[in-house]
Amino acid sequence: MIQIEKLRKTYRSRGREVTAVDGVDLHVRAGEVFGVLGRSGAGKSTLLRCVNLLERPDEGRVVVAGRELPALSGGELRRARQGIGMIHQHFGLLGSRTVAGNVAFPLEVMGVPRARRAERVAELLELVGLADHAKAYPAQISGGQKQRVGIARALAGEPKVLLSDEATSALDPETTDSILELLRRLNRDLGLTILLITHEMNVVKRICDAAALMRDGRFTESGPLRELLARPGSELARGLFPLPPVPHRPGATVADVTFVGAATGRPVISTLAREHDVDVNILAGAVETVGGAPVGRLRIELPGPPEGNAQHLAFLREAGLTVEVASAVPAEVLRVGGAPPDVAAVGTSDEEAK
Ligand SMILES: Nc1ncnc2c1ncn2[C@@H]1O[C@H](COP(=O)(O)OP(=O)(O)OP(=O)(O)O)[C@@H](O)[C@H]1O
Repeated sequence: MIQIEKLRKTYRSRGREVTAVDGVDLHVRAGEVFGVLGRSGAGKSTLLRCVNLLERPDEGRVVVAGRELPALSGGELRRARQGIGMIHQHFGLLGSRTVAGNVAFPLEVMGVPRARRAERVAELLELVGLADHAKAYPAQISGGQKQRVGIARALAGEPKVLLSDEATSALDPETTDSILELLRRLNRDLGLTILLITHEMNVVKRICDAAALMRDGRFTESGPLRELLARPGSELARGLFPLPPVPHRPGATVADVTFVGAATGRPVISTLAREHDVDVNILAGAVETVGGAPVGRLRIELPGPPEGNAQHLAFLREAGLTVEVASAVPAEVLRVGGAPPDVAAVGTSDEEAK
C-alpha cells in the first residue's frame, strides 16, 4: 500500500545542511499497522511528511495505493491526498468550530453537498464514539476526545491510509490506550493501513504488526514484529521485551530464550531438562502480547560454560525458540535487562525529547 524506495531529504538553511532522511526503503502492506520508532531528530516526521508529499523528497520513489505521488500534477495530487488521512500530536483542531464543524471541514473543501455532509459527520462521530459531543467546542473536551475528533476528520475522505504523527504523545497512558484501541479497531473494521511514528515502545507493542527503528535518517532494522522478536541481536526485540538485569554465576551459561506464536504452547524447557538430564535454572521471565500474538521470554541458566551446553542450546533452537547466549552479547546490551541505550532512550517523554 505504501512503497518507498531510497528516499532522501536534505534541509538547507543558512548555509547548513541536514540530511533528515538518508536513503530509506519502506514497504507497508495493505491492512498493516507499521510503526517507525526513533529518538527526537531521527527523521521520523520528515519521513512521514514525505509520504503525503507535505515535504517533497530530493530523491527516491513514493508510491501510495499504486500512485507515484511525486509525478502527479497539482489537481491529481490533491485527489490522491484525499486517500491519505493524517493525525497529529497536537490535534490541529479549529477552535472556532464545533466538533461537528471540524469533522465537516474537509468535506466542505471536497465539495460534498450539505445534506450528505451532515450524514457523513454523524457517521464519523459515531465511529469514534463522540456522537454526544457534536455541538461541543474543542476547548470543552478532553485531549483524548480531541484526538478522536482528529481521527474522525482524517477519515472524512474515506482514506485507505492513515498517517499518525505521534498521535498519543500528548496523552496520559490510559487515554493513549483507548486511542490505540480505536486505531486498531479502525484498522480491522475498515481495513485501514496505518503508518505511525512514535518514540514510545509501548505504542509499537500495543498495535503494530511491523516496525522499523530509525536513527540518523536511516532504518537500522525493520520487519514484522514476529520476525524481529525471533531475530537474534534485534535491538527492537530487546526494547519491546526487556528482561530485568539478573546477576549470574561465572562459569554458568546464561541465555535469553524467546518463544513466539505456537512455541509458547509447548513445554520445551521441561522437555530439555528431562530428556537431556540437565538442571535448568529460570532467572527471569514474562509472557506478553506483542502485536496481538503471545510472546514469552525467559532468561535461563545452565551449569557449565556455553561450549559444554552446545547440544542443549541446539535443542532449544530446533524446537523453534530464539536463543541468545548472554555471555556472547555485548555488556551494554545487558544493561537495563536487555534494552540497549538507544532503544531505552526512545521511551523519554516528549518534553524531554524536544
Ligand atoms: N524544516 C526544517 N528545516 C531544517 N531542518 C529541519 C527541518 N525539519 C526538520 N529538520 C531537521 O531534520 C532532522 C530530522 O527532523 P525530524 O523532525 O524529521 O525528526 P523526528 O525524528 O521527527 O524528531 P521529533 O520527534 O523531534 O520531531 C533534525 O535534525 C531536524 O532539526
